[in-house]
Amino acid sequence: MSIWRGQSRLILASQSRTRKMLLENAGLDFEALPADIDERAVQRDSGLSAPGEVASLLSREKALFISRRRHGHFVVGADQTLALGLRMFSKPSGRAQAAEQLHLLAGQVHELHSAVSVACDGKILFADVSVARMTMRRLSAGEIDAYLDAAGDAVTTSVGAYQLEGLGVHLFERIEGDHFTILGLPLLSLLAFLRGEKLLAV
Ligand SMILES: Nc1nc2c(ncn2[C@@H]2O[C@H](COP(=O)(O)OP(=O)(O)OP(=O)(O)O)[C@@H](O)[C@H]2O)c(=O)[nH]1
Repeated sequence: MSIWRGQSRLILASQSRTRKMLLENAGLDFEALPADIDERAVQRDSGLSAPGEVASLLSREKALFISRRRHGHFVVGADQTLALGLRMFSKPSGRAQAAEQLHLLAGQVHELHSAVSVACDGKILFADVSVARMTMRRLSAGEIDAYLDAAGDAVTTSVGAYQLEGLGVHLFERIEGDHFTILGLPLLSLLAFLRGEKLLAV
């Protein structure tokens, strides 16, 4: 039984398995359509550099891209950036880059900025950005190698080279922020908006 009460299906403008899992687990019936935008070019053209502003911009552009092509549907876009001081990280391309990123993040506090937007017919109806502060343990090269051996290719699917709800939990000594923000989707504020639009049964 779906919780969704919209006249047309919700669309998630994302190829993220995690974001799909979060909406599925919330009982939403939706269609996932990746937004084919050049994220780096969009960011460069915007001139934005603050991690929360970049995540918000990209979440809006993904939602708008699909909403202009699927009229009459509510479209959810999301994006997550990782900031260590002024430096922003992207999803590692492979093990070597994951090891390099983890070496830089170890023993430091980094921020995850997760943004979500909802668009319909080319207009943004809702947007939110949420931040989590992640204190990573000091890690030796051997500990990073052991983690990467155990975690495998999954490390390339997350901006921080970790899945907190999985083996990534071993990397941290302190976490401040919302669980869903860490996983990449400010779910509670998204559901509050959809509920306010009478689109949810609960
Ligand atoms: N399962 C899990 N996924 C995480 C975690 N932290 C970050 N992620 C995922 O890392 C990815 C961040 O990259 P993004 O560029 O925002 O999104 P993407 O995966 O490219 O997918 P799009 O929405 O299509 O852009 C998202 O899929 C997040 O869900 C975590 O702790 N656990």
